[in-house]
Amino acid sequence: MNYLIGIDVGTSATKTVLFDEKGQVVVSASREYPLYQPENGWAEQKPEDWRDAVLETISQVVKESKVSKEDIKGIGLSGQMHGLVMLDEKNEVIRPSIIWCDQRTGAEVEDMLSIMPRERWIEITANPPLTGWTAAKILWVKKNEPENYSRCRHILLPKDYIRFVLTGNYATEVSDASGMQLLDVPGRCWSEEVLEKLDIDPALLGKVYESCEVTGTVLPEIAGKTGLSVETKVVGGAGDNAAAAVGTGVVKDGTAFTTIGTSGVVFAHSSQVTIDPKGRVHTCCCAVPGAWHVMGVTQGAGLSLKWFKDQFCGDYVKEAEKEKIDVYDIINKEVAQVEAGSGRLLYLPYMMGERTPHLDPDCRGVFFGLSAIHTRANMLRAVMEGVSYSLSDCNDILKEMGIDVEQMMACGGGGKSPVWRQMLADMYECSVKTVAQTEGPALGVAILAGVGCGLYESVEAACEVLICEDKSTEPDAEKSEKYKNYHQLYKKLYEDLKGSYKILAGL
Ligand SMILES: Nc1ncnc2c1ncn2[C@@H]1O[C@H](COP(=O)(O)OP(=O)(O)O)[C@@H](O)[C@H]1O
Ligand SMILES: O=C(CO)[C@@H](O)[C@H](O)COP(=O)(O)O
Repeated sequence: MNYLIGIDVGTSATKTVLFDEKGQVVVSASREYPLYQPENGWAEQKPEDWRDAVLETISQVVKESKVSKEDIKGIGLSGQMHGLVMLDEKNEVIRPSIIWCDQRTGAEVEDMLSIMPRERWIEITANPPLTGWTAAKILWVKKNEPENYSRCRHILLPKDYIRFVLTGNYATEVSDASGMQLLDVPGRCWSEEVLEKLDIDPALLGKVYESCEVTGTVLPEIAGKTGLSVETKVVGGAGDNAAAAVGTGVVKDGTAFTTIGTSGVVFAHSSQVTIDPKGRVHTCCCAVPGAWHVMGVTQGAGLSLKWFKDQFCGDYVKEAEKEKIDVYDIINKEVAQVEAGSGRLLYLPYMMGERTPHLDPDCRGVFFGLSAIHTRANMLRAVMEGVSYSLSDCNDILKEMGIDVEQMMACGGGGKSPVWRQMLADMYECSVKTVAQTEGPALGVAILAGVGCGLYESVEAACEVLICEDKSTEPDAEKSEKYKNYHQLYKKLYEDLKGSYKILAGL
């Protein structure tokens, strides 16, 4: 039997899974690490934490599986998108990575728009300049930390730093590179025009591969540390959302998924380059060669629920530890007791600003309508509903763009919650399904590795055989009607507060 490893460098943790060639999980392991917020709206992580988590979890799965190292044919890498990793001439990490949800680059986005018109940015990179994307972060370091920038010899995305650790190669692949704002997205290659306009030396960037292509093999010292073979191939892999698409079988037109991880994403496959002229959703290359995807992003999805749990649910955390159960199971049970609408309580999930639909780095979270009658359970439900209104905004834009979604899957940590899936089904007014294989991005990139190593004929053919539907959640017409009224008010609240957010940011 042949085996494959999928590694997902998420925001909350790295998950490493060893699969057999039939897509069955043999062993999985994960390691959490901190998120640092040095200032309001900033977000950083240490690439060294990702590296340690990856090496430890690989060693664990190889050891526990007792599989012969020669049978582990390939590794696929997935990871949080947009993060900036800078290495010096000795390949040391220069500064902590400024990650996807960091909002410090408002001024740099303005600079980018003054260098080149918004329309041209969209023509080349398929997206307008965005605060969370890598190009604006590079400009921020250049302007604010010139010494760090002058020492920089290599610029990598989070999972591509892991590729460097494993193989010694500086490389990326089209899906993740799309989120750097330096790629010609229709052409699937670096844009010379953009690099020249931003004065970024192309030598800083790695080679761009397609997601299934082999980018190297495991270095002898890493093989020694982890128990892998030096013959094991590392393929391009994908950004976490493009990887989750493969892992949920979203690889053809008409298919889409909603993921609730730290961020929330509504993602639809597209065989054409389809662009929102207003730039509210992103268009990127997908992991399937010759195809793209469109995705709307909620910055603070699972992040909002985790924040609330960490700040206000210490007793649930203790209870879960004592009973050896998942704290989110307690939360889901509480939330299921509260009626739709949370008893006239709304939550705006803008803890880290918002991308879709507002593209506003300055907005922040709000509970609206708090009354002395409300309990913590009302607030928890309001958090989940607020995130779902935001995801619904993403879904509405895809519809407005004429993207026909026949099948909506759910995945990510929050996708495991029946009550959260019900909210999505009610608001989207369509069935929301899960797949039996719950590893999402890790399975997606293991499949890409299998294609790259010649075990599967194509991504689509592998998904056909390996991925099967599991549960289906149907919309409840009464709740759908109720949510429509709440959603209208939810949208109005942002409009009413827009000006006040700017004042808050200036205080
Ligand atoms: N059983 C659950 N029910 C509801 N939400 C959950 C559950 N498990 C995890 N979550 C949410 O999902 C988030 C983690 O999702 P995950 O996909 O693992 O994140 P990431 O890829 O960003 O590391 C948590 O922060 C939490 O908000
Ligand atoms: O910024 C985006 C997509 O544009 C995020 O989806 C990141 O890729 C982080 O993902 P998670 O940690 O939430 O999985």
